[in-house]
Amino acid sequence: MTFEDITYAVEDSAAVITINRPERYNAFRAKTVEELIKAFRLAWADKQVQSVILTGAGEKAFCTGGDVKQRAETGDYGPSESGMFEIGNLHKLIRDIPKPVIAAVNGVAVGGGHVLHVLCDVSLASETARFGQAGPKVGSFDAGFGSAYLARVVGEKKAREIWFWCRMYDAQEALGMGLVNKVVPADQLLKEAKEWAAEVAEKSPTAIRFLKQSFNADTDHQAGYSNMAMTALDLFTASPEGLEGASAFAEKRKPDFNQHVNWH
Ligand SMILES: CC(C)(COP(=O)(O)OP(=O)(O)OC[C@H]1O[C@@H](n2cnc3c(N)ncnc32)[C@H](O)[C@@H]1OP(=O)(O)O)[C@@H](O)C(=O)NCCC(=O)NCCSC(=O)CCC(=O)c1ccccc1C(=O)O
Repeated sequence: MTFEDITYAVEDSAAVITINRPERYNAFRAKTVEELIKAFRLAWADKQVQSVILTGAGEKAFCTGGDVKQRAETGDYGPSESGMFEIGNLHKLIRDIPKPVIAAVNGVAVGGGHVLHVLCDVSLASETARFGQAGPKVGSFDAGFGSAYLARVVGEKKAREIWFWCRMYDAQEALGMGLVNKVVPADQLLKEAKEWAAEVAEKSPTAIRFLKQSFNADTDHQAGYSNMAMTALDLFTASPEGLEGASAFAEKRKPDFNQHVNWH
C-alpha cells in the first residue's frame, strides 16, 4: 500500500506509523486521517505486529491537529477517497486495536494531535516535546474523547485548564501531570519506543488484548459523546465563529469571536 501523508514500516514486532507532513507541522487533513486508518488496520491484521508506534516526521512536531490552513482555504479538511473526514473513527481504532499503541511524541502535540497521543496506551516524550489544546483559539473543539478521556488521564481541574486556557506545557510538566509515561532526550526517542515495543512483545498477546479491552470498557460510553462532538464540530467549523478562528490563524492575527456569538 502506498501512502502520501504518512509512512508505514514494520520493524521486528512493531509497526511504526509516522505522520509525514512536516511543512504543516504534521497537521492532518482528511486524506491523512484516511491513511492513518488504513495503516492501523494493516497493523491490526499483521500477526507479526505486536504493538504500534505512532510518531511524527521531523523534529518540530508530533501532530498539530486539524490542518487549519486547509480549513481556512476550503472550509473543510480537504478530499479523501471515502469523501469523509473520519477523525472519530481513527480515535475509536486507536482504542480498539487489540495491541498496545505507543505514542513517541517528538515535538509539538497540540489540538487534535494532542488528542491522538492522549488516546494512545502509553506516551513517551522527547525533552523538546510540547503539549496543549488550541481549539478555543482557532475555532474548533473535541468535546468527545478529547475532553472526557483527557479528564480521566489528568483529572477534571487540569483538563479544564488545558482546554479553556489553551496553554502549552513542556515535557517535564506533562510527566508531572501523568500525561506521559517517560521523557527521554530527543535523539533517544525512537530507540526508547522500540525498546518498549520489544519488551511488550514478550508478553501474552491474549492477556494484553483482554486487558486493553477491559481498560477501554470503562470509558467506551465516551464514543457516544464523540459521535455527537464530531457532528457538533462539523456545524461549528462552518459557522462564522468557527471560520473566524481558522481565518485568524491563517492570517496570523488575533481572532475576534465575540462579534459572532448570538446565544445567551
Ligand atoms: C503548533 C504551534 C504551537 C507551533 O508554534 P511555532 O513553533 O511558533 O511555529 P509556527 O510558526 O506557528 O508554525 C510553523 C508552521 O506550521 C504551520 N502550522 C502549525 N500548525 C498548523 C496546523 N494545525 N495547520 C496548518 N498549519 C500549521 C504554521 O502555520 C507555520 O507555517 P508557516 O508557513 O511557516 O507560517 C502553532 O503553530 C499552533 O498553535 N498551531 C495551531 C495548532 C492548532 O490550532 N491545531 C488545531 C487545533 S483544533 C483543537 O484544538 C481541537 C480540535 C480537535 O481536537 C479536532 C477534533 C476533531 C477533528 C479535528 C480537530 C482539530 O484538530 O481541528
